[in-house]
Amino acid sequence: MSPMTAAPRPADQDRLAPEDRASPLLTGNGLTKRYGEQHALSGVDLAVGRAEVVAIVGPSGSGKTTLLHVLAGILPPDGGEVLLDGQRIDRLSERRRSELRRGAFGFVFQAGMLVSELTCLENVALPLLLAGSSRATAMATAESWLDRLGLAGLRQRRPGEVSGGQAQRVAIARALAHEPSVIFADEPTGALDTHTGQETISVLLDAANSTGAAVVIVTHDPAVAERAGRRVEIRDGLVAGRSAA
Ligand SMILES: Nc1ncnc2c1ncn2[C@@H]1O[C@H](COP(=O)(O)OP(=O)(O)OP(=O)(O)O)[C@@H](O)[C@H]1O
Repeated sequence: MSPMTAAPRPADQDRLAPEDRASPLLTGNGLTKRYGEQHALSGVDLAVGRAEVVAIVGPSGSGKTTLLHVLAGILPPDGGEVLLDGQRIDRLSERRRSELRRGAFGFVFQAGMLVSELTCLENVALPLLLAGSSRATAMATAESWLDRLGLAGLRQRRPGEVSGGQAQRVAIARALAHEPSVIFADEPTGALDTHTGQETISVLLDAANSTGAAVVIVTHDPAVAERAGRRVEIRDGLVAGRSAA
């Protein structure tokens, strides 16, 4: 990994492709967030280009997950703004933010967070059904994503009947099936051994690349951060460094 630059740049604009400098896909400007007296974000600027892969790194408690949740519309910021394709999304109603999360965003979490009562196939189909697809379309799309990720044999198994690495692949299929423009991944390899973690990141990045989705990954693992096109280091709720691959 190239060393983090000590002096933060005002924004990421200079790292983005020319077409993204004018309008990045996802932008956070001056983001602040407090939990009571605890300042989790103290003024973060971050821009993510189309199909870009950005890793958010930094010590435990520095604000990485909070930043991910604010960018993804899970948490509203206290200050600053979040724009998707130039449109403010931080001031939307909870209902509109929820619709946005189902349509434009996909999520991969550390422990998969699959619904244990549903089969792997139904887990992948679920976001499509929630986004309004017919059952037949949702099941067919889910089947094709499971096949694509080498999971055809697991369609009828429940999450408790597959390995951790397989469960993360199912979670990746679920995150991508509705072809979102941004995938948010929070410690996607945190529960996996090193080898399975690297395989899982490859599956995630290849799948995102095939649909043109941007990926924002929070990770403690330098080997995972290394796979991103750009790394942003968060310390004490502020951007402490940025580095390109
Ligand atoms: N729901 C909450 N209520 C109160 N404080 C919180 C809450 N969530 C996070 N915090 C605090 O906000 C700060 C940032 O937390 P956050 O989870 O964003 O950090 P992180 O960098 O993702 O940490 P980790 O790497 O350990 O997951 C921490 O001091 C944390 O204790």
